Amino acid sequence: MVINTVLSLMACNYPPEKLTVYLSDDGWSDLTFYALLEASHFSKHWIPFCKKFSIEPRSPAAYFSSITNSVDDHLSKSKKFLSIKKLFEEMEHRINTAMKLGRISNEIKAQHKGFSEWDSGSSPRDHQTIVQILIDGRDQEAIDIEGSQLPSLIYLSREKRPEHHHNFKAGAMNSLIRVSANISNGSVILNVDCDMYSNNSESVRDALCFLMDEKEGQEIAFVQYPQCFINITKNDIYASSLRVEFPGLDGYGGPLYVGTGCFHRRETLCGKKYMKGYKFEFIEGFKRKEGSVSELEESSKFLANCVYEKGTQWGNEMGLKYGCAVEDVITGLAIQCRGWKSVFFNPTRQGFMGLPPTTLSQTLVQHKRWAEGDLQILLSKHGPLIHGFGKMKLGQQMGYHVYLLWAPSCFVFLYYLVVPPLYLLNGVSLFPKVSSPWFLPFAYVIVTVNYYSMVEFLQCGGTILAWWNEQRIWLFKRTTSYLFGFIDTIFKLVGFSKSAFDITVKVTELDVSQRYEQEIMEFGSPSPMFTILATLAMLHIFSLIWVFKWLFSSSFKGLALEALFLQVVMVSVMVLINLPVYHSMFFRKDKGRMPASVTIKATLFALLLCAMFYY
Ligand SMILES: O=c1ccn([C@@H]2O[C@H](COP(=O)(O)OP(=O)(O)O[C@H]3O[C@H](CO)[C@@H](O)[C@H](O)[C@H]3O)[C@@H](O)[C@H]2O)c(=O)[nH]1
Ligand SMILES: [Mn+2]
Repeated sequence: MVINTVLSLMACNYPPEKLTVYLSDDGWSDLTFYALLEASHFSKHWIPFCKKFSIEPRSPAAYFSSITNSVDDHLSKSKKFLSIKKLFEEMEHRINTAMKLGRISNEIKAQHKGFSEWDSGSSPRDHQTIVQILIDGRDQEAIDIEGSQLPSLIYLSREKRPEHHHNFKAGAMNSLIRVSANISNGSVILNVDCDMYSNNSESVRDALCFLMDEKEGQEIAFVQYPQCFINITKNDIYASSLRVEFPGLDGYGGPLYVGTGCFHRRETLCGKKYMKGYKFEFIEGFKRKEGSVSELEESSKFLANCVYEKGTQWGNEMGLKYGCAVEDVITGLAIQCRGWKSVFFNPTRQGFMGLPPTTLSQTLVQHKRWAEGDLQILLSKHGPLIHGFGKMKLGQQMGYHVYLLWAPSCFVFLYYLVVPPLYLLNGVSLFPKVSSPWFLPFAYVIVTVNYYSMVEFLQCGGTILAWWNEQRIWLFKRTTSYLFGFIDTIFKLVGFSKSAFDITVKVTELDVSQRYEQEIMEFGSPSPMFTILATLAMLHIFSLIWVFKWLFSSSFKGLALEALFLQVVMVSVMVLINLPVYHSMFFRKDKGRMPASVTIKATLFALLLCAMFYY
């Protein structure tokens, strides 16, 4: 995947002599280095091919798979196409062979001096910095098969030592910022996650249009593209498409920085404050550094060493901020608090595409990290209300809080999910009667909120079923991810545990991905999150069964139903929302069903709750 990220960016429509692509490898893997070396060779064929035929997307894997989907493309029959496809497949094959072998053969090692770097380190958590310039764009001989200049390509694996905290992605980004300043010092930095690729070769130029705009460009710090995903199923069972996101915030000073698909000015990322009359020195800002490849490599190394940041503002006022699970959001917020604006740009041909989480637990874990990070910001002195006071628009501050309040909102939802069904058991009414005028505000809020969210969702191109699925995932996230996110943040605050970056898993097994394609929800492993979901689901079904029993019993009074109407509706809707959970608990036989241990535990918990309440 990462090779496709790199190649799609190298092939973008921008003068290659002004383009430098850096790959940060926090995994310290010679296999990644080898793949990048292969990509550097392949780029000599790939870039001219892309430019000649103006193809999109320029990630080879994405391009070739899009072609097989539409066979009648005349280009696909041409000789050039077949030969480049063959080259790509051969490269893939060589990389896969090396991956299967699990190490780099001596034959390959002889291809590049860089492999010797892996002789001295000991493990991904304990090794020296590696900087390797694979393509030096200044070199007259760094040309593709048509004789055009190639963009520079650089591999970086920053130093890691067990006694130094590496600060996850923020640490990696800060090393990249310094190393790139030493080698190419471009004034605009694009940051793309390793699981994404550039889907639109014009993105660089488009973003520069905003940053260089004579009237308003001066105050813009970054241009954020939305996170778009390939491989989303028709009705998006895990609601990963993030369909309805930032257009609203854009009107209030700009969207959040979400860590990928984002163009930053180098200066603003390094702590520069906005001042009126600021002029962006674009041309002069760009000067390639002097020095031979090995000199540049040597001088870059210490910039990516563990001790470099000691006693500096890096991780604080400089670069991405440390200590927050959403380093991107807190960094973007700090930039906006320094007076800068940002821009949300969502062209028809999407800018960047990535992989969404494809199982329920991946989704829930990812959201736990986000909710946790957002709560950390809320509780910190960098929060938009206090720190952003007077620097941000009220609408923007409120926009941030939609995210920052994710974690604490879990309690509201837990309350509404636990208390009404329990009270239903002994017939206690919690909401106004249908005939009472106080019923109207409730009905109004319920109807408009859902109607509005559905219309907005459909306008953004979703299906009704996808909207329904999204409601379910919201419910799941609120009762599990946000709850755990809240608890973890509070524990960290009082010093019980340390922060971690739970990386979103990208490799899945075949049967798991088949179930994903068929939109069957994946449970599979026993997790406390699933126990909560299943317990709530059981609670609702018990409550509903109780209602039925009571409806058909002799003591039934129509009047009581009027008083309990809203509760009955709520419980029924929850049972409908939870259908996939019941299905996974009682009807499925595949490996992705709810583990029996969870089913038993949940049923017992739910029964216990009901019993406690009923007696
Ligand atoms: O120690 C680390 C951990 C992560 N990463 C990189 O960080 C990126 C994002 O990680 P991923 O596992 O893909 O997380 P996601 O949940 O998909 O990330 C989303 O959420 C993050 C904040 O939580 C943002 O930083 C990301 O840009 C955004 O895509 C990847 O390129 C990783 O290689 C590192 O370089 N070093
Ligand atoms: Mn990701």
